Amino acid sequence: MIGKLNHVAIAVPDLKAAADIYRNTLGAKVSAEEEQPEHGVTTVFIELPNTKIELLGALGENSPITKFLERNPGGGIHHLCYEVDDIMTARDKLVADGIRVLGDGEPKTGAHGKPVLFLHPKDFSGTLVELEQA
Ligand SMILES: C[C@@H](C(=O)O)C(=O)SCCNC(=O)CCNC(=O)[C@H](O)C(C)(C)COP(=O)(O)OP(=O)(O)OC[C@H]1O[C@@H](n2cnc3c(N)ncnc32)[C@H](O)[C@@H]1OP(=O)(O)O
Ligand SMILES: [Co+2]
Repeated sequence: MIGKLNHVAIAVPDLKAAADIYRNTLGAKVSAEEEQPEHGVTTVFIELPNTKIELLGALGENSPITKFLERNPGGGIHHLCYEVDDIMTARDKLVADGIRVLGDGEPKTGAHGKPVLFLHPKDFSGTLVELEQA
Protein backbone atom coordinates (compact mmCIF):
# COMPACT_ATOMS: atom_id res chain seq x y z
CA MET A 1 0.00 0.00 0.00
CA ILE A 2 2.69 2.55 0.90
CA GLY A 3 4.80 4.17 -1.78
CA LYS A 4 7.70 6.61 -1.65
CA LEU A 5 9.20 8.13 1.47
CA ASN A 6 7.99 11.71 0.96
CA HIS A 7 9.88 13.22 3.88
CA VAL A 8 11.63 12.70 7.19
CA ALA A 9 10.60 15.41 9.66
CA ILE A 10 12.91 16.81 12.33
CA ALA A 11 11.49 19.02 15.09
CA VAL A 12 13.91 21.79 15.97
CA PRO A 13 14.08 24.50 18.64
CA ASP A 14 15.58 27.08 16.22
CA LEU A 15 14.38 26.78 12.65
CA LYS A 16 16.73 29.37 11.21
CA ALA A 17 19.80 27.79 12.79
CA ALA A 18 18.78 24.33 11.59
CA ALA A 19 18.07 25.59 8.05
CA ASP A 20 21.44 27.40 7.97
CA ILE A 21 23.32 24.19 8.80
CA TYR A 22 21.65 22.35 5.92
CA ARG A 23 22.13 25.29 3.52
CA ASN A 24 25.64 26.38 4.39
CA THR A 25 27.34 23.36 5.90
CA LEU A 26 25.66 20.51 4.04
CA GLY A 27 25.16 22.52 0.83
CA ALA A 28 21.52 21.48 0.47
CA LYS A 29 18.69 23.14 -1.43
CA VAL A 30 16.64 24.72 1.37
CA SER A 31 13.20 26.36 1.00
CA ALA A 32 11.97 29.49 2.73
CA GLU A 33 10.10 29.15 6.03
CA GLU A 34 6.39 28.61 5.58
CA GLU A 35 3.78 28.85 8.33
CA GLN A 36 1.24 26.01 8.42
CA PRO A 37 -1.40 27.43 10.78
CA GLU A 38 -3.70 24.43 10.35
CA HIS A 39 -0.89 22.21 11.68
CA GLY A 40 0.64 24.46 14.36
CA VAL A 41 4.10 24.35 12.79
CA THR A 42 6.40 26.36 10.56
CA THR A 43 8.11 24.23 7.93
CA VAL A 44 11.35 24.38 5.96
CA PHE A 45 11.85 21.76 3.25
CA ILE A 46 15.23 20.45 2.19
CA GLU A 47 15.27 18.75 -1.18
CA LEU A 48 17.48 15.72 -1.54
CA PRO A 49 17.77 13.69 -4.75
CA ASN A 50 15.63 10.84 -3.38
CA THR A 51 13.43 12.41 -0.68
CA LYS A 52 12.93 15.51 1.45
CA ILE A 53 13.73 16.58 4.99
CA GLU A 54 11.07 18.68 6.74
CA LEU A 55 12.35 20.91 9.52
CA LEU A 56 9.54 21.74 11.96
CA GLY A 57 9.39 24.72 14.29
CA ALA A 58 6.55 25.25 16.79
CA LEU A 59 3.88 27.75 15.71
CA GLY A 60 1.33 29.19 18.13
CA GLU A 61 0.12 28.18 21.58
CA ASN A 62 -1.02 24.64 20.89
CA SER A 63 1.65 23.31 18.59
CA PRO A 64 1.67 19.49 18.38
CA ILE A 65 5.46 19.57 18.63
CA THR A 66 5.69 21.55 21.89
CA LYS A 67 5.73 18.50 24.20
CA PHE A 68 8.14 16.70 21.87
CA LEU A 69 10.56 19.64 22.08
CA GLU A 70 10.24 19.72 25.87
CA ARG A 71 11.32 16.07 25.90
CA ASN A 72 13.97 16.66 23.20
CA PRO A 73 15.22 20.22 23.77
CA GLY A 74 17.91 19.95 21.12
CA GLY A 75 15.43 18.64 18.53
CA GLY A 76 14.93 15.15 17.13
CA ILE A 77 13.39 13.04 14.38
CA HIS A 78 9.64 13.58 14.69
CA HIS A 79 7.89 11.61 11.92
CA LEU A 80 8.19 9.77 8.62
CA CYS A 81 5.85 10.60 5.75
CA TYR A 82 4.90 7.90 3.26
CA GLU A 83 2.96 8.46 0.05
CA VAL A 84 -0.21 6.52 -0.66
CA ASP A 85 -2.20 6.47 -3.89
CA ASP A 86 -5.59 6.91 -2.24
CA ILE A 87 -5.64 8.28 1.29
CA MET A 88 -9.26 7.35 2.05
CA THR A 89 -8.76 3.74 0.97
CA ALA A 90 -5.55 3.66 3.02
CA ARG A 91 -7.30 5.12 6.06
CA ASP A 92 -10.18 2.65 5.91
CA LYS A 93 -7.79 -0.31 5.64
CA LEU A 94 -5.70 0.98 8.58
CA VAL A 95 -8.77 1.54 10.77
CA ALA A 96 -10.07 -1.94 9.90
CA ASP A 97 -6.69 -3.30 11.02
CA GLY A 98 -6.93 -1.50 14.38
CA ILE A 99 -4.49 1.34 13.69
CA ARG A 100 -5.25 4.60 15.48
CA VAL A 101 -5.67 7.55 13.12
CA LEU A 102 -4.94 10.79 15.01
CA GLY A 103 -7.21 13.82 15.31
CA ASP A 104 -10.75 13.46 13.99
CA GLY A 105 -9.69 10.89 11.41
CA GLU A 106 -10.31 13.22 8.48
CA PRO A 107 -7.41 14.27 6.24
CA LYS A 108 -6.09 17.83 6.46
CA THR A 109 -4.31 19.66 3.68
CA GLY A 110 -0.58 19.17 4.22
CA ALA A 111 2.46 21.26 3.38
CA HIS A 112 2.35 20.21 -0.29
CA GLY A 113 -1.34 21.06 -0.72
CA LYS A 114 -2.34 17.40 -0.62
CA PRO A 115 -4.41 15.48 1.94
CA VAL A 116 -2.48 14.09 4.92
CA LEU A 117 -3.24 11.93 7.97
CA PHE A 118 -1.20 11.01 11.05
CA LEU A 119 -1.04 7.56 12.66
CA HIS A 120 -0.30 6.84 16.31
CA PRO A 121 3.40 6.23 17.05
CA LYS A 122 2.57 3.37 19.41
CA ASP A 123 1.12 1.44 16.46
CA PHE A 124 4.37 1.76 14.44
CA SER A 125 7.18 0.76 16.78
CA GLY A 126 7.42 4.23 18.32
CA THR A 127 7.43 6.14 15.02
CA LEU A 128 4.85 8.80 14.24
CA VAL A 129 3.70 8.18 10.65
CA GLU A 130 2.21 10.72 8.25
CA LEU A 131 0.45 9.57 5.09
CA GLU A 132 0.28 11.92 2.12
CA GLN A 133 -1.83 11.42 -0.95
CA ALA A 134 0.60 10.97 -3.87
C1 LIG B 1 2.76 20.28 7.82
C2 LIG B 1 2.57 18.78 7.89
C3 LIG B 1 3.10 18.13 6.59
O1 LIG B 1 4.22 17.61 6.53
O2 LIG B 1 2.34 18.22 5.58
C4 LIG B 1 3.25 18.18 9.13
O3 LIG B 1 4.10 17.34 9.09
S1 LIG B 1 2.63 18.77 10.61
C5 LIG B 1 3.57 17.93 11.86
C6 LIG B 1 3.02 18.18 13.23
N1 LIG B 1 1.73 17.54 13.38
C7 LIG B 1 1.53 16.38 14.08
O4 LIG B 1 2.45 15.81 14.66
C8 LIG B 1 0.11 15.87 14.16
C9 LIG B 1 -0.02 14.52 14.78
N2 LIG B 1 0.54 14.48 16.12
C10 LIG B 1 -0.20 14.33 17.25
O5 LIG B 1 -1.41 14.20 17.18
C11 LIG B 1 0.52 14.33 18.56
O6 LIG B 1 1.77 14.99 18.42
C12 LIG B 1 0.77 12.92 19.13
C13 LIG B 1 1.62 12.05 18.21
C14 LIG B 1 -0.57 12.22 19.39
C15 LIG B 1 1.52 13.08 20.44
O7 LIG B 1 0.78 13.95 21.25
P1 LIG B 1 1.36 14.50 22.60
O8 LIG B 1 2.77 14.96 22.39
O9 LIG B 1 0.39 15.46 23.16
O10 LIG B 1 1.27 13.23 23.48
P2 LIG B 1 2.24 12.67 24.54
O11 LIG B 1 3.38 13.56 24.77
O12 LIG B 1 1.37 12.33 25.69
O13 LIG B 1 2.73 11.36 23.82
C16 LIG B 1 2.07 10.13 23.90
C17 LIG B 1 3.11 9.06 23.66
O14 LIG B 1 3.54 9.14 22.29
C18 LIG B 1 4.95 9.38 22.24
N3 LIG B 1 5.22 10.34 21.15
C19 LIG B 1 4.75 11.59 21.05
N4 LIG B 1 5.20 12.16 19.92
C20 LIG B 1 5.97 11.24 19.31
C21 LIG B 1 6.73 11.25 18.11
N5 LIG B 1 6.77 12.32 17.32
N6 LIG B 1 7.41 10.13 17.77
C22 LIG B 1 7.36 9.03 18.57
N7 LIG B 1 6.66 8.97 19.72
C23 LIG B 1 5.98 10.07 20.09
C24 LIG B 1 5.30 9.96 23.58
O15 LIG B 1 6.65 9.70 23.88
C25 LIG B 1 4.36 9.24 24.51
O16 LIG B 1 4.88 7.98 24.81
P3 LIG B 1 4.92 7.42 26.30
O17 LIG B 1 3.46 7.34 26.68
O18 LIG B 1 5.56 6.07 26.17
O19 LIG B 1 5.68 8.41 27.10
CO1 LIG C 1 5.26 16.15 7.73
